[in-house]
Amino acid sequence: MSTADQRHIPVLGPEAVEMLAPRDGGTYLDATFGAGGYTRLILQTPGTRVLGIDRDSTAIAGGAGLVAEAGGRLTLVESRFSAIADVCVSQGLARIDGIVMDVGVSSMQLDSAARGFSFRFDGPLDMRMGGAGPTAADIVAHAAERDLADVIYIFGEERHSRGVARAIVAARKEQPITTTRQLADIVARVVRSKPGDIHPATRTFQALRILVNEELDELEQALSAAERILAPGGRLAVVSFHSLEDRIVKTFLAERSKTGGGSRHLPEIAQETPSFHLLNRKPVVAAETEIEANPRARSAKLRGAERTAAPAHVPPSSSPWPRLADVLRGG
Ligand SMILES: C[S@@+](CC[C@H](N)C(=O)[O-])C[C@H]1O[C@@H](n2cnc3c(N)ncnc32)[C@H](O)[C@@H]1O
Repeated sequence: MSTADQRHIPVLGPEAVEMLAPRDGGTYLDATFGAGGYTRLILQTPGTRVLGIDRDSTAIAGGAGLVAEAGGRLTLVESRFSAIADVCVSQGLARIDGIVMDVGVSSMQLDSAARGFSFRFDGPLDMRMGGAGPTAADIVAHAAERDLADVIYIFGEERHSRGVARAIVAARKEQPITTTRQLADIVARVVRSKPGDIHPATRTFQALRILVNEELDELEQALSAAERILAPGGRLAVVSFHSLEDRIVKTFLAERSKTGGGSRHLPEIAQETPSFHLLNRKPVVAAETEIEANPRARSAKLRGAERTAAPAHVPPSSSPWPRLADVLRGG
């Protein structure tokens, strides 16, 4: 077992893989390889092949041992999961029987001070899951106060977003904000917390992480790509960790599995047939025993669906979320 395996406890792994129902000879995509916990479970079914994807090069490097153990049944590719369709083409995969996604950050990422995800350690204000692109420090340095407030409100669901944004802009005039500790202290002066509450900087850190990694756009694009590449009868299982992510998964699957109810003003031909059947209406959540062993499991929700033979729907061309490039342009 590698160090990575020891540090990331997969959440809802058996439940997600059971939903995927891997079969001998099937090809599966683990879109969030991480420490390979889900991939290991899929590979337990003899004759399965797995394509593992992660945007974090350290996760891909950490999987080398598992690739060797799997004897040709596992391939790992460093990529964003929004690009799964292209990755399948480049790997020559014509048929995908199941896709599993365990979105968000891994414990290895959260627990590494140098990655800058957590206010629990002092480190550079980075937060990138992959190595490229702007960091959280870039956003905090350049975003306009109004954009910062919107991002912290929308992605962090932080009620005190305006106060936090004001405090960040005032502080950066004094000196650059480059470390997690600096930012956590600035937020803690604005967001008061009572004993037992979550850390006052939790929501602001979540918001910046989501923006830096364009997490919600990534998820929406990956779900659409999954719809395009899954074979009929193929299954999609998604584990999410906060309400914004779960809402995206729930809405996507509800829309794609809707039967009838199309607009009576549209001609019959324009009404789309369901491209998925839901496997569960209520999300699967972790058992108390799993939550006791791994508190991260508390907010996890698993939803799954099976692909029908209907054509994929046309995804909306624009995204409703604040855009990283726009926010960085500042004001
Ligand atoms: C919660 S961990 C997955 C853990 C994994 N299921 C396991 O059992 O070890 C999430 C992983 O997904 C990766 N990830 C998150 N968003 C991604 C994206 N948009 N594209 C590719 N990988 C992503 C992260 O880098 C992280 O390694």
